[in-house]
Amino acid sequence: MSGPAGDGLIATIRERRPLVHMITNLVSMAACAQTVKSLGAATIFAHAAEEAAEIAGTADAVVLNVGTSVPGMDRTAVQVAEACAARSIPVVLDPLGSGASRFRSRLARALLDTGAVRMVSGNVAELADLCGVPSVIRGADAVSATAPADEVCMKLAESAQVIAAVSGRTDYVGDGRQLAAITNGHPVMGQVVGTGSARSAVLGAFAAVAGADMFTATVTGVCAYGIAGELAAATGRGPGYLLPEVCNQLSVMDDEMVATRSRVTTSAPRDPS
Ligand SMILES: Nc1ncnc2c1ncn2[C@@H]1O[C@H](COP(=O)(O)OP(=O)(O)OP(=O)(O)O)[C@@H](O)[C@H]1O
Ligand SMILES: Cc1ncsc1CCO
Repeated sequence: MSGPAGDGLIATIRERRPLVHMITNLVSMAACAQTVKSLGAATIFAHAAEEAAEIAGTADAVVLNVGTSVPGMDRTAVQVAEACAARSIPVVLDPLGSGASRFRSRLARALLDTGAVRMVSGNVAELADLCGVPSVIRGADAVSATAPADEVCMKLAESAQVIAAVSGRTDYVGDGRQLAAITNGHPVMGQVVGTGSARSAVLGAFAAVAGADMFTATVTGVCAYGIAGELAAATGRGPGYLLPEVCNQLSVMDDEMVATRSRVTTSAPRDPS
């Protein structure tokens, strides 16, 4: 790993303008679209069974967010994931509210079982639910998990063979061998609906240009988003203004800014034996 932004991923996003197809929740669709576009990627939403897999097949990455599944959307999401698995298109899963209902937990697990998911992005309770760690979630907000967030991160990464990205006061990114702890971000982000979903959307753009190193791309994406949140919060205008200002910050962010402002500690890879 050459470190956040050392590999020029933001410049690559601007150059290639990758297409990120999203099936996301009805609450934060516009925020997801605008954050991705502000960063420099292109996006399309397609939820209908008649077209979703076809559109996914034209994308450079797909984000599947289970936040407000409506009838039929669960089957469509699984079909999309299967299409992505067949074409090696990276899928980012946001298991929003996993653990809040049996339906959500089952759907998130079914999506993992397709083998298409390369990255899982969500809060500690959601990711704990996916790897069998007892957790409490209230609506979409994490209340607690019976293991610390860094352990949950590594456990899900190992058990599901994905890059796990846990959000919170400290964000963690793990691949089962290496773990990065990232302290960028601002507490006001936790008070704004949709900041987790928009983060997963942004991570979709990074997944699209990650190539073989999905771990580094995820770390860079989490840092970039946290930095945008910090700079947005520094305007002091309050939670209602935050996401539009995050978009403004992402639109002027470059790799050098991320390299300078990232606060990330990476632990040495574990011995695979
Ligand atoms: N106390 C905090 N300090 C710094 N950053 C924070 C804090 N709380 C949340 N964040 C940041 O806010 C973003 C969203 O994280 P959060 O854990 O609130 O997501 P979530 O619960 O999945 O969100 P949602 O379901 O509302 O979309 C992340 O980038 C995270 O780093
Ligand atoms: C509050 C809420 N409920 C389902 S999705 C959503 C938005 C979280 O991003």
